[in-house]
Amino acid sequence: MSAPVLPPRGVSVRVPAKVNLELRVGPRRADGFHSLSTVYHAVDLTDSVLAEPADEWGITVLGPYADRVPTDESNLAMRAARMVAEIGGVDEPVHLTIDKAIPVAGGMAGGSADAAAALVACDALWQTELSRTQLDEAAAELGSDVPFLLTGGTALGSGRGEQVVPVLTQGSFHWVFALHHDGLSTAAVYAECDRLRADDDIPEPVPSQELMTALRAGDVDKLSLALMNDLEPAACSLNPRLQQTMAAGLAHGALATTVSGSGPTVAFLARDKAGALDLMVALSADNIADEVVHARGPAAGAHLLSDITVR
Ligand SMILES: C[C@](O)(CO)[C@H](O)COP(=O)(O)OP(=O)(O)OC[C@H]1O[C@@H](n2ccc(N)nc2=O)[C@H](O)[C@@H]1O
Ligand SMILES: Nc1ncnc2c1ncn2[C@@H]1O[C@H](COP(=O)(O)OP(=O)(O)OP(=O)(O)O)[C@@H](O)[C@H]1O
Repeated sequence: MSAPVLPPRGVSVRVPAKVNLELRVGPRRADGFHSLSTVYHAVDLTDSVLAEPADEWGITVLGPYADRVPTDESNLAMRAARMVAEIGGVDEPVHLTIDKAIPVAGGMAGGSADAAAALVACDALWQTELSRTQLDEAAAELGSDVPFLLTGGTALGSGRGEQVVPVLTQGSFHWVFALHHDGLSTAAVYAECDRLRADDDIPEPVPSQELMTALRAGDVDKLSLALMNDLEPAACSLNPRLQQTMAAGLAHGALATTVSGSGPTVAFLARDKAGALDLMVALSADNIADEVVHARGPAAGAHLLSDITVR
């Protein structure tokens, strides 16, 4: 007689941060969101989320940014877990432990990443076997960036960012991220973008062929010419420090720079790993940002690390 298959005792999922290689912001829609054409790129700056059965629902956050992350029902990972329980008809509490390395309110989709990881972890823990469509729909309800964090890699986002299609890329790219700990609210940055463009006629956004060509060829020089972000003026207007950081990185040899999503993290593209490490050292010595990290992309979307099946 074969041994019964036990449900896992705990499930750990790793999830990447993102940078938008291109972020074209269209008009504000009737529902308050903006139509977007964006190219998401996942990088190997990661959080992990461990889901374990527990007597009551709870959440613990570990890591240097823990004190800036809510540990109540407003945590996006907790909301994701509740959603899986509801869709899957599960009535078993879970305790989530988030090991956080992605900056908080940094424009790198940290909360969205944790939500994507919690969807995958709880689905595996409870063996709810949600379909890809169910996971994508739940992700889109949690936030515009969440579906991409399930997919990872490099992908084109449309709609309000929740419709995601993978993009063909070659090779990998080295990035340096300059973090600023005084975070920016995503909604406030979009509102500032509207204010700055109040007199402009804003067309529906479409992706640029130059970026697609650069990614298909794995050509870092072409990529450096194609980075763009319509939210950059708004993020810089709300935090003028960002302009100084961007200028410093370029002076130290970065191939190109862009604000990451809604900021205030600034991304620098380096030619290779050695270039990235040199840039990291130079920017750290300048003391211009609160923290400087190196990461490589593309990275995999939310994926299982382990099932702890031992009881
Ligand atoms: C800046 C980006 O990170 C770029 O990928 C995203 O557009 C933001 O995605 P997110 O953090 O998942 O955002 P959501 O939680 O869906 O929305 C937060 C707020 O951002 C604004 N928002 C977001 C997405 C979008 N397409 N248009 C918007 O205007 C809205 O004010 C919204 O209330
Ligand atoms: N798991 C979570 N991790 C981080 N922040 C969370 C989480 N859940 C809820 N939050 C709240 O969401 C706010 C935004 O945090 P987050 O790190 O997701 O911002 P962001 O990276 O700028 O988002 P995006 O790039 O998607 O616009 C935080 O200030 C925090 O209060």
